[in-house]
Amino acid sequence: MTAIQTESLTKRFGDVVAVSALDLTVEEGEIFGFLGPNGCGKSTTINMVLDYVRPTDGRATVLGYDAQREPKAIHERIGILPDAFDLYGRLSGRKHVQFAIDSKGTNEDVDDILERVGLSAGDAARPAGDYSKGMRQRLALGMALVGDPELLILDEPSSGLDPHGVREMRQIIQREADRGTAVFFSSHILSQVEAVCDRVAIMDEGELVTVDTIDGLRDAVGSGATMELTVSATPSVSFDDINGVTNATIDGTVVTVTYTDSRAKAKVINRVEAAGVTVADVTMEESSLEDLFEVYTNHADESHVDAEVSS
Ligand SMILES: Nc1ncnc2c1ncn2[C@@H]1O[C@H](COP(=O)(O)OP(=O)(O)OP(=O)(O)O)[C@@H](O)[C@H]1O
Repeated sequence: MTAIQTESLTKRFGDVVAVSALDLTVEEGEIFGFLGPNGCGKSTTINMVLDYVRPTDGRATVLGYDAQREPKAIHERIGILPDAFDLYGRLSGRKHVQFAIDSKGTNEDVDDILERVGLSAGDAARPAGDYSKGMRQRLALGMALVGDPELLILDEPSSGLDPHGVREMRQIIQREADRGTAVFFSSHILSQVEAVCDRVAIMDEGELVTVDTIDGLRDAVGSGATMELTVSATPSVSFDDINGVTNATIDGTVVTVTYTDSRAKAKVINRVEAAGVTVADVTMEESSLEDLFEVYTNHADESHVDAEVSS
């Protein structure tokens, strides 16, 4: 069964098309990153999937249930970390989790939930009003985990967190996914998405620009990766005919090759060595998701996109 499926899902606010004919499928058990610049329609999509906002057109199903007709069945089976959430300042973290357990009518162990989100017994005893941003996020996520949801929907789970908090949140998400929970989360923190997601969707101005694995995005964009060889002497070679090589420069004893097919690497090294030159060192750098994101969403300068794609 699919975790989330949207068909032509559309939301207009007056003249603003917040989400335009979105077709998206999130599979059971996968970690799915939902990316895009501010105002591209991420929260509106999540709000339609959760039936907080009614679509102008199209439909969404969550775990096979219709988002508009069966929201109760959906909310019983999923965990949500909303973009903005309220905690009761005077209530302890422990009481918050207990409240979530009582509301859902489950008999889970509070300590187990606290441990899963890394809140110590000492912290859990303190009033939530005293919590740091990271502790607040972890507590809210803990409450979302109550009821052993099949799907977690997290709207910007790492917003406002420092790098340490971001890493912790990533580890928690990974652990929950390892338990078989599908995770759908929106984020601006691209490195986080890159490290944890099976697939990502990139939105721009309400439209879905692409859905793929990180590797798939790299291949599609063609920005690929760069390999730098330090060699014993300037080789007299050309790499033009090697499949997957998109650019190559030879500057004295440094050979720099950009490629989109990883099988090109060995062929390049073999060619240099066949020219009687020893390869002393090899370094490789993959294009980051940050670069890919730029390629997909930087429409301020369309020539930039073309240049990246064809480079
Ligand atoms: N209630 C609303 N009334 C009018 N316009 C809205 C409303 N909610 C969202 N919009 C508009 O819809 C578009 C998409 O907004 P949305 O909040 O979904 O983007 P987002 O990708 O979640 O942005 P961010 O990353 O900044 O949270 C924006 O142009 C926004 O101004």
